Amino acid sequence: MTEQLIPLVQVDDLHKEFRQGNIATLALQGISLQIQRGDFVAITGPSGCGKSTLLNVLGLLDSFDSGSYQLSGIDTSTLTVDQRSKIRNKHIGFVFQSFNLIDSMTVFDNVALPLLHRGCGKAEVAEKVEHALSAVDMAHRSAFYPNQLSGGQQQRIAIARALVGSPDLLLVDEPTGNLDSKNGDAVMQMLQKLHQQGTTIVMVTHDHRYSRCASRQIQLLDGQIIASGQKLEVA
Ligand SMILES: Nc1ncnc2c1ncn2[C@@H]1O[C@H](COP(=O)(O)OP(=O)(O)OP(=O)(O)O)[C@@H](O)[C@H]1O
Repeated sequence: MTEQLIPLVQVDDLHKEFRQGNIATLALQGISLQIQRGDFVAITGPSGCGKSTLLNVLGLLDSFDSGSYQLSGIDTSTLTVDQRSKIRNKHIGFVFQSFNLIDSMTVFDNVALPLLHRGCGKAEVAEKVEHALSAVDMAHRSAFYPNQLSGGQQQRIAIARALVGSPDLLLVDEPTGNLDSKNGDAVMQMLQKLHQQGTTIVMVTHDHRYSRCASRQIQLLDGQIIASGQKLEVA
């Protein structure tokens, strides 16, 4: 994934339907978008408009029914389950609203997890974890457990875990949803810093104060993009 001329993400006319018994929900209805390396894109829109579905498709956590999704020039529809999970582990980092840290493991071990799945050696793991924790100003909490940290600190650890493998794409779903405004602001500042350092970020957020921190906003309604641009006026 080093091709600089190919967009990191190229999505064309993507459709996705969920079926629950007789009820069909058209979660994505013809989404087309491009994301370049170094972009910071915020996806906004009302509850149920398809934001998380789109993020899950971009993260290869979920499939789609029609259209195409090329990740760094690779047609994702041709990938096997094994290839998808390898690409996910190596090239995509995830940050969720609920942190998803493992309480019985130290901060260090939580952040190290993606590297262990890759079979990295001990010295490499130690160096990369330290680097990721320093990037989110949490190196001094390496031996702590998640429940000894504030919500904002836990989210920064989750960001370090997402970054530790140097992913090409960082996908962030409502990163401030469980945080008070002070901790939310600190997490957003962290994401902005990572963006300035070159990380490509796609972030779903309800909060328009934070979507304005991104370099581009995409507004969804009923599974469709209704507006896209650098500075959207929000109703
Ligand atoms: N696994 C599923 N089974 C059935 N329907 C689903 C499933 N996941 C999502 N949906 C439906 O698809 C639509 C889009 O859901 P999605 O979670 O993407 O919305 P969202 O914009 O992220 O919402 P929110 O802001 O509330 O998190 C919704 O109508 C939802 O009910």
